[in-house]
Amino acid sequence: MADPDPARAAALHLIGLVTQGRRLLSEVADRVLAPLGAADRARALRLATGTLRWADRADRALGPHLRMKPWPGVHDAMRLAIYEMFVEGTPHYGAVDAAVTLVRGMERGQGQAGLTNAVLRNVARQDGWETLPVPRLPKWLRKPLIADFGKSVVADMESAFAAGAPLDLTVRRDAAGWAARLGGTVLPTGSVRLAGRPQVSALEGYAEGAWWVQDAAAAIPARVLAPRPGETVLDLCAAPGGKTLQLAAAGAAVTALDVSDRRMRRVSENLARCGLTAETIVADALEYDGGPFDAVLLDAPCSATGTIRRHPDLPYAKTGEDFPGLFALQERLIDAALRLVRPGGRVVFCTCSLLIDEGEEQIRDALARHPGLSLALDDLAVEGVDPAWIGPEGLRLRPDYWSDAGGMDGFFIAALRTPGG
Ligand SMILES: C[S@@+](CC[C@H](N)C(=O)[O-])C[C@H]1O[C@@H](n2cnc3c(N)ncnc32)[C@H](O)[C@@H]1O
Repeated sequence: MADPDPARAAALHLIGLVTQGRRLLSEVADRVLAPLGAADRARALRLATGTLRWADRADRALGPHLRMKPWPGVHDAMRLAIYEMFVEGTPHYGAVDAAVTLVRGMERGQGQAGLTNAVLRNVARQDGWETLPVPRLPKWLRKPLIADFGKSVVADMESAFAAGAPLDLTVRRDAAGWAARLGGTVLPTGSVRLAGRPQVSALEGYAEGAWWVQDAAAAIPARVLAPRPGETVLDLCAAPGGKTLQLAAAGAAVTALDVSDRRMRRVSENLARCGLTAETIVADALEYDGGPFDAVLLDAPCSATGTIRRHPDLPYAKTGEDFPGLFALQERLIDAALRLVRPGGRVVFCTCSLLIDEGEEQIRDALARHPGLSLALDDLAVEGVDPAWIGPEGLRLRPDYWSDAGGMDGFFIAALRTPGG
C-alpha cells in the first residue's frame, strides 16, 4: 500500500477536526501541521481550507452516486478529492488514488476503499461541476441571515464566500506608492489590495512596518474613530492589534488592552515591527478601571461570521449554540466602554459579524439602557464608504459589497457619543 502524501493526510486530519470535532482551523492548524516542512504545511492548509469552502458543492456532486451517507472520514476524503479534481485541477486518477490510499489507512478503512474508488471515479466522469449551485451556508446560519437580509442578498454573500478574499494592507502613508511597488490597487477607503497570495513577510515594506495586513472592512472602525494626535484612546479588545497600529500611527496616546496574554504578545510584536508605541495591558475589560479616555474603540469578540471568505471552516465548526453567550458579553463590554470614556467622549463599537444581534440590536439596546447616549452617524461617512451602507444604528458592511473588486469582510460599526463634556 502506498504511503499517504503527508500534506493530503494532514489536510484530511484538519478537515475531520472541523467537520467532526467542531474545531476551528485556527485552533488546531499549528499543532497538526507542526511535523511538516514549510511547503507541505502551506499545501495542507490550502487543501483543507479549499475543501471546506467547496464542501457543499462536493456533496451535491456526490449525491447521485451515494445510496447512503459514507462514514464521516470517508466522506471528507471524497470531498478532498473532488476539491482537488474540480477546483485545483489535479489529474483525476491522482486525486482518486490519493483518496483511496487515505481511506485504506483509516481504522477498518479497507472495506471502504472500494466504495471510495467507485464513487470518485463516477464523480470524475460527470460533467457540470461549474453549473452546480454556489456552496450554501448550513441552515443554522442561512436561516437567520435570510430573515435579516433576504434570500437574494444571502445568495450574493455565499458567492463572496466561495470567491475567497484577496490580501489587503493598511499602509501608514503613500497608499498609491505602495500599491505601485507591490503591484496592488488602492481601494476607495484607502487600503491597498494585492492580487494573488504572496508570502507576506517576504514583501517589501513588511520588515520595517510600512504596512500591515488588515482587511479593508476591518480598517474602517479606526478611521471612524478618527483619533487626533495626543488624544487618549483605549483599544479595549486589542489583539492581535491591527486597529491598535492604526490608532498609534495616527499619533494618539493608545492604551491597548486584551484579556489574552498570548494574543497580547502579538500586539507588542506588531507595534515593535512598525516602530509604534502603545501601553499594553493584559486584563479583563469588564474589570479594568483606568481612564477616563477621550475615546474608546471596542472591537468585541463575536461570531466572526463576517470573515467566512477567509475562514470557510467556521460554518462547519460552529452551530450557533455558543453565540448567545457572546451577545451577553458584548452588552457588558459596551457598558464597560461607556464607563471608561470621558463625558462627551467617543465610543466606536464594532464586530466582524453578519448577525444583527451583534450589531444593530446591540446598539438599540445600549441606547435604551443609557439615557443621554447618542449616535454620531456623520462620523461613519469616512472616505470611500457608500452612504447607502449607513443604517439607523450604524454602518453595515457586507461581504458582497465591492464584489467586482474582491469583496470585503462583513462588519458592523457604530459611533456613539456619551452625554456631557
Ligand atoms: C475581534 S478580536 C479583536 C481584534 C483586534 N481589535 C484587531 O483589530 O486586531 C476580539 C478580542 O477580544 C478579546 N477579549 C475577549 N473577551 C475579552 C475581555 N473580557 N476583556 C478584554 N478582551 C477580551 C479576545 O482575546 C480577542 O483578542
